[in-house]
Amino acid sequence: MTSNKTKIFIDGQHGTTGLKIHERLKDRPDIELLELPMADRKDLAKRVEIAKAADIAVLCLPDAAVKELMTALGDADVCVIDASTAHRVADGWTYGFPELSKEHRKKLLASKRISNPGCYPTGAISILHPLVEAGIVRADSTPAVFGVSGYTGGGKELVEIHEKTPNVEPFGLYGLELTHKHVPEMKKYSGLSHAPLFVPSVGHYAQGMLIMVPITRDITTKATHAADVQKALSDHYAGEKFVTVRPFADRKWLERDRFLRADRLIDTNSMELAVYANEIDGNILAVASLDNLGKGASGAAVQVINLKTGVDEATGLAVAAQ
Ligand SMILES: NC(=O)C1=CN([C@@H]2O[C@H](COP(=O)(O)OP(=O)(O)OC[C@H]3O[C@@H](n4cnc5c(N)ncnc54)[C@H](OP(=O)(O)O)[C@@H]3O)[C@@H](O)[C@H]2O)C=CC1
Ligand SMILES: CC(=O)N[C@@H](CCC(=O)OP(=O)(O)O)C(=O)O
Repeated sequence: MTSNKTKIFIDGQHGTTGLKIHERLKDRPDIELLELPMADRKDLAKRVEIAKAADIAVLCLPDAAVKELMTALGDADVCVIDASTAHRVADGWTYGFPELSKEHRKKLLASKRISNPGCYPTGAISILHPLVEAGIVRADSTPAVFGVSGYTGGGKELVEIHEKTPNVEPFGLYGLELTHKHVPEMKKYSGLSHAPLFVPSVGHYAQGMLIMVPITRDITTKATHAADVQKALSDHYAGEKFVTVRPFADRKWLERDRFLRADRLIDTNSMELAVYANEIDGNILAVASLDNLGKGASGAAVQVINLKTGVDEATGLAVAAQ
């Protein structure tokens, strides 16, 4: 008797992103995980063979290892979800952010080559794409994007440094060449004609991130109020389960009524957008909160797996069973 479970192979299953995807899928009755023995985890021929036997292969590997595998896989019929940066702006690949638009969700359903978004771009694009589309942010402007991530964002190497180095930096800016590998996807899927200025940072905590986009007068098309920004975002994400927009000026979830915690949504696939403003000066700030390992990586991959396999995107349950 052949199984009607979806066969999934997670390449890089023991890494930071792969482990979390494994955790989310291992007890699912609708999924059969195909696994290689630990000793074979870097054997290209065996990885290709098992990927071809799968319905979906999720690649949680460094870019170079992804490119090598894809060269060997060629146009094999398996659906590939690539968590690396290798194909995010590549032709023939669909960006794995279903909330981009209704048409985009349909495109994802039809695609067998899907690139999982980067963690910072998930936040930046979620803010900029609807605002450019609504004609609030000018497509030819240069928005600034600032982000802070927990150290798991840097994979096993950065985890090891943060957990073993005495006097490791409590907080540090990086990407100061202003050429971070996430800039091309931020530009493309935000609908900008110019690269945004992006400065990431890492804090000495494990998981969770905040992405900040100032909506200043120099990037908007006309005089803009915070309520316009909040409405454009709310309209765009109406009905979405994973992206929610806080009511404007709602402070009730701020820690001690002041602090927006970076780790509030960890171990979830949720992302929250919030708009803050000083209406007298006309300055507006949009902020996205998410888990770098949730909606920023593993959760996003599982959401796409759910979309592709026809189960509920949020629960993984058969749609009729809810
Ligand atoms: N961490 C995060 O927040 C996010 C990560 N990503 C992306 O996901 C991908 C994985 O990242 P992450 O999980 O953080 O990285 P890790 O370094 O934690 O894990 C990478 C995994 O890939 C394995 N690996 C490396 N080279 C090969 C190879 N040639 N063949 C098979 N396996 C190999 C490693 O095995 P071993 O350890 O045994 O060498 C390890 O298990 C990267 O492309 C990263 O950019 C995307 C979004 C967010
Ligand atoms: C804190 C940290 O180092 N973060 C990673 C980004 C994590 C991520 O989104 O992964 P991708 O590499 O797949 O894009 C970085 O800035 O390179």
